Amino acid sequence: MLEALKEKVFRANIRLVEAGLVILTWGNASGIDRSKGLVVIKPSGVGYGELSPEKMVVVDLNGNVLEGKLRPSSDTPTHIVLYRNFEGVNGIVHTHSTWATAWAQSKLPIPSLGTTHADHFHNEIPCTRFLSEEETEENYEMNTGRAIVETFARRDYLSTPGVLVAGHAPFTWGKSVDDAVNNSIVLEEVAKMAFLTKMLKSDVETLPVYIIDKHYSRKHGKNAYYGQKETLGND
Ligand SMILES: O=C(CO)[C@@H](O)[C@@H](O)COP(=O)(O)O
Repeated sequence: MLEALKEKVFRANIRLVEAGLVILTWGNASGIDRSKGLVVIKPSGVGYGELSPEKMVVVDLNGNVLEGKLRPSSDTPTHIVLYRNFEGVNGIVHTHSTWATAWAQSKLPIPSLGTTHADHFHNEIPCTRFLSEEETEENYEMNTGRAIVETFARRDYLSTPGVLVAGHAPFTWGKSVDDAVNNSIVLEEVAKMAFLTKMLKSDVETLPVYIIDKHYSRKHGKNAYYGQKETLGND
């Protein structure tokens, strides 16, 4: 079942290695078929070199394995919480990419210091709170998802498609699993840029809101004019 999605999710996981965002068995990517309410995700603890579309695991939104000989990613409950709460999100990626993970370990949000960040993530990329001892003991991965959703209670998860899990590492999402991978690539880049900028000037100011909004809106939304939109051909 879901052979085409398995292929897409497999390729997305391989892109994480090609982009230098994961090593060993760290990280995972998943995609959802919302018409069926089924998620395809990487198997747990399997090296990327051993992956294949056939090894992807199909789970429902209660975490039941519907197809696959291997156990799904240990982070599957986190992905499921995000799919359940973030409408319009069809792909999710988790990595331990170095620069973004350093920010997650600092518990600091990544500020919107430049147009590169604003283009892609609009405002700051937030960091969750630490989970409590109880939340860690019981249903850790589900509670990780809940802490992410809580962090976006007053934020737009579509215009800021990523988060730092405190003391852990980043998660990103998108309208497809490929889009989520792109967001992980950019997240790592802006994490590095922000770190280096603050090394140059520790009290650097955030970009003015009007520049942040300009850069984000010219790439996203109904008035976007960046790139080759189909409307350009409609004289
Ligand atoms: O987040 C961590 C390690 O802290 C791992 O769960 C994750 O990177 C990979 O786990 P899986 O192999 O997907 O179960």
